[in-house]
Formats: sequence, structure tokens, C-alpha cells
Amino acid sequence: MAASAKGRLVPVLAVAAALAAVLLYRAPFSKSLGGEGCSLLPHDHFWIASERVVTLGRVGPAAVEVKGGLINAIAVGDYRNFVLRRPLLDYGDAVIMPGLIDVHAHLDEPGREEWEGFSTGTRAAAAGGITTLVDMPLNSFPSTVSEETLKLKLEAARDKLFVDVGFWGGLVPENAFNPSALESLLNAGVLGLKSFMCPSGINDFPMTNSTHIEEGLVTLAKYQRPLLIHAERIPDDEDDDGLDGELDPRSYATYLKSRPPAWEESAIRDLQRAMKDTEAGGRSEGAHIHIVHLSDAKASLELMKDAKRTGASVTVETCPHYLAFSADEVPDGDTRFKCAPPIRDGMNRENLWKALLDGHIDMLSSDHSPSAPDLKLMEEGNFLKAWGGISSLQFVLPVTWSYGKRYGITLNQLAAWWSENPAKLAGQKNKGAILPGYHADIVVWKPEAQFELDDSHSVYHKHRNISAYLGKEVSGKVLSTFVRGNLVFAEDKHAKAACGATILAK
Ligand SMILES: NC(=O)N[C@H]1NC(=O)NC1=O
Ligand SMILES: [Zn+2]
Ligand SMILES: [Zn+2]
Repeated sequence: MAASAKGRLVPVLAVAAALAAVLLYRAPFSKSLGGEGCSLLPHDHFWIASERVVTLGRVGPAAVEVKGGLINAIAVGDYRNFVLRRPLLDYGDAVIMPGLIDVHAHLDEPGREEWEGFSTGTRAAAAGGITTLVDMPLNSFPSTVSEETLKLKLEAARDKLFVDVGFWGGLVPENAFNPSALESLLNAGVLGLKSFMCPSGINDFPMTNSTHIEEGLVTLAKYQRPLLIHAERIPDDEDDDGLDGELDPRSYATYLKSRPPAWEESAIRDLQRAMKDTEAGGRSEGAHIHIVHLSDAKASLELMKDAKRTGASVTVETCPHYLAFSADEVPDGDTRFKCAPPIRDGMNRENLWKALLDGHIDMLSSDHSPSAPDLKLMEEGNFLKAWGGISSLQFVLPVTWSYGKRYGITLNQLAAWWSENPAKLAGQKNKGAILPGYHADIVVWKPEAQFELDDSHSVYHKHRNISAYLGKEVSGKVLSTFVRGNLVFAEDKHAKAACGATILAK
């Protein structure tokens, strides 16, 4: 142990466990740790400390030893009295927390680099305290629906990643009834699959019905990996977009009406048999269903609660934009706020917070889904024709904190929603917490620091102006981000080299 201390020392995990964690980690394109320019620090063995370290289910003064990319030890207590043999970075009263894991981001590369990209997207992630993200299989071209298309992703990502990145594969009609195609995609390393129950907006990513989903789950069960579902479905008694007559396409009310909560409810109702299949003894025991970006906090949420109660293996996420905004705050014509499902009324937002605080919503994700600015049709302001997607990757930590403060959220809850539970969904056993043997994926931030997301703020998204958050005042400034011990972002600067790893499931 490299510290003698007055404080209590938490023992290092069994060496064997730590070793196993390293060996399980496959990082084919990562440069060796501490390689040239990977870190803004000159060493790979050091301590970081502050008065507010989020670890072991508590928040308090502690020092964390980082060695060879892993957390080696945690010394709890008044760290200023510790005698440490390695350099100490003292962050004072800043918060040291597990890095965020965003299980839902669209990086759009290859094929739509003009929308976002691995380099810009992961720079934004690092600047926002996100240390791992999982890329969605659609919005790139081609979509990630086969072993071959996953290879294209991996090639496109080479040397561009500032944080670690895993990949979801697509469950689409073409592969849903073809277990060997699905197995080759899963064998190639996607962390799980994703499907849509309504048109996705991307031609080469067609929607699936519940039969496709039930079949796909059988294969996923063998691999014990999850299926993420965009749960909106046009109810059987509705012929198209539910709009009758001539309505103003610039009006947010028109858009809201075109995608009612009934779409979410209809999808989740249609999934009831699939969810039941994941129960112990069910046809797909071992598989897991994760509902992405829940917006409807009423009937859809109740259906998810019922599924959990009966023992289905299910989780649900929502996104900061559903927690920050309400429909009456969306200006007509301001398509930066267009997303699917839509941002609903203030009462719904309140109920989403309640569900999150009560544990009925398991985690948060960004659903960062930018496009080229012209597709947002900002001048025309046509909500029915504009690209649907919120651009938010860099801002999710301050946004969650700023809007959550009024509900009394705690730092431990933030870590559960943004790190611990997402790590479980993505099958990352050595990420998501500050614990000995875990990857040293860490964000250091100042919850009290207020700032405006204005033109003076460095934004690393490819297109800053399409973000609905620009112009908002928030608090929670990211000071430093460590990915496997590499200081990849500090004081508004990124490390020279992009040494993030691609994460492939085994
Ligand atoms: N294709 C795509 O990214 N769609 C996303 N955008 C959005 O607002 N919701 C989505 O599912
Ligand atoms: Zn979606
Ligand atoms: Zn999405």
C-alpha cells in the first residue's frame, strides 16, 4: 500500500480480481496506457483527492490511488494528513465522481460525418465528464446491423476516440429471424441490440414488430445481452400521424399532437409478451429489455412498473431533455427541441422526476442525436419536417444537476443514474464506480460553479447552434476527466492523442 495514513484505508481488492478485470478488457485499437500524448499528466501512478469523493455509497474526504489505469486503493478520511509516496492532485472541495457512462449516443460515423463524428463526439463527451459511451447502430451509414458493418465502425473509430466507446448493433427485420446473422454480429462484439417499433427516420434502419423482437430475444438470451427498444408504435386504430385537418407545422402543439403518449403506451403494451419471455423460466430467460428515452410518465410508466413487479428483466431510461424542458417552454418554430418521443407538459416532467427518484426509472442517457444544421430547418421552423434529435452530449451532467437540485437529488443518485446502472446495462463489470480494481474513469467537477452556455463557452459538438441548451444558465462545471487513468480533459484542454478504447463484448 503506497500510503500510511491516519485515516481508514480501504484494502485493495484481491489481486486476482483486479487482474481478471484487466484481462477481460479487450481494447484492440487503444494505444498503450500512458502512451505519447494520451494524458495531460506525465505519470500513470498518482493520487487524486478532494473533500467530496463519491465512493462506497457515501460522499466525503478521500484520496484515490490511480495506478496503471486502474483504481488501486481508496483512502477514506482527512487525506491532507496522509503521507503518500506518489504525486497527489488535490482538488479541494470539488466533487470526484465516477465518469458518466452514456449508453445512448449517435456518433453518426461512418457515413454521416457532417452530422457528428467519433472525434468531435468523444471530445464533447470528455469535456462533459463522460468517460464511456455506447454508440447507436443508426444514423451512421451503413447502419451497424452485421459483423461487416461493425467492422466499418471500428475502422472509422481508429485513433479518434477521446473516451472509451462500445457499440449497439441493430435488430432489424432482415436479421431478426436469422439467428446465425445475429450471432455473428454478437460474436463480433456488440454489447447488445437496438430496435425501433416505429419508423426510425433512417431508410436503412427499418422498424421491427413484436414478433421480430420476440425472436431476436431468443438469441440475445444465449449471450445474456440486452435489447434496447425505441418504444413508440402507431396504435392499430390510428391510420397515420393522428393529425386531422390543416394544422400549423410551426406550432409545437401540432408536433405534440402528432406523437401522443398513446404511441409509447401502444409499443410497451405490444412488448408485454416479449417482456414476459425474459422472466425466470421464460423462453428468453437471460435476455433483457431496456426501454430507451421514456417520455410518457403515465400509462407507459405503469406498464413498466407492472413488468418489473412480475419479474421481467427490464429497465428504463429517460433523458435530461425530458427532465429539463416542458412543452409550454418550447417556442413555436424552434426545432432544436424536436425529438421523439416529444417533450411533454410540465406535469409529465414532474412525474418523470418522481419516477426517477423512486427508482422506477433506472438510468439516464443523452440520446445525443444531432444532424447537419440545414436538416433542423431552423428558418422554416417546420416541426413536422425537421430532423428529430436533441444535441446535448457535453451538457448532460450540468443539466441533470441544475434541474435536479430543486428535487433534492444527491451525488450518489447522480452516480447511480449516470454510471453504476448504465455500466450494468452495458455489461461493463469494471466500470461505473470508484472502487479498487475498477477502471480509473473519473470526473472532477464543481457543482456550485454557474455559467451560461453562451458563445464564450467551448462546445465540442460538431454543430453548437442546434443544441436546445444553448443560452441556458446551468451549474456544474467539469474540471477534469480521466479515462483509465489518462487525464483526457482539463482546464478546457484535451490530451494531444486520442487514446480511448473500443469496447467489444466477449
Ligand atoms: N434516428 C434517431 O436518432 N432518432 C432519435 N432522435 C430522436 O429524437 N429520437 C430518436 O429516436
Ligand atoms: Zn429513439
Ligand atoms: Zn436515439
